[in-house]
Amino acid sequence: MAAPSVGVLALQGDFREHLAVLRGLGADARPVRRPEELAGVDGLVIPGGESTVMDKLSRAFGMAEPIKAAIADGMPVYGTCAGLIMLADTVRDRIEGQESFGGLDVVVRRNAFGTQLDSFETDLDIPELGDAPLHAVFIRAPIVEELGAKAHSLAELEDGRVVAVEQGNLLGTSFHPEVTGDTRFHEYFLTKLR
Ligand SMILES: NC(=O)CC[C@H](N)C(=O)O
Repeated sequence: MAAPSVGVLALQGDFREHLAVLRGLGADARPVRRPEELAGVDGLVIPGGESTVMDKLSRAFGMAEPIKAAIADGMPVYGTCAGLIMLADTVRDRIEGQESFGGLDVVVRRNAFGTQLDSFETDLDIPELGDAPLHAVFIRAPIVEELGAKAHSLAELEDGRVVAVEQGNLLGTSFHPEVTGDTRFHEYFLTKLR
């Protein structure tokens, strides 16, 4: 069977790291910048970066509507950090006019850890990924403040705040599995493509 083709939205952010992880797992991973490229992939990763910029560029490049349509059509999509913000139905602490693609029935807050604690690392228990804890890197990260009925939590911090969610074919993490060398989240996402 041919390897599944996975697009990584490559308008802005750390898309190269995602492409490298996915290729390391044997996936046919391709940067996606244009609607024709989106049409040729079986799933999409939305990287970390800056959601305000990703929003503006995706609208300017005519990608916002095709991505919304792909999500509505059931395409597997995984968003990390800014990518999670782009997938959220509701975004708090947006800048004026900022839009998301939506699809994930959650409310997220941008930059939820404030300026005092911009970045941190911690280990998370994620039963879906096995017994070993997952080392998670948070960089100016959002938090999932509310989970709608359609979405469920995959991981929480010790204080109970939700940092990973799943809803059918959609996955979102506040943190950046593409920078740690632990590929289990990407493997988990790829199982949705077969
Ligand atoms: N590491 C990240 O992706 C940061 C997200 C960024 N703070 C935003 O609002 O988009």
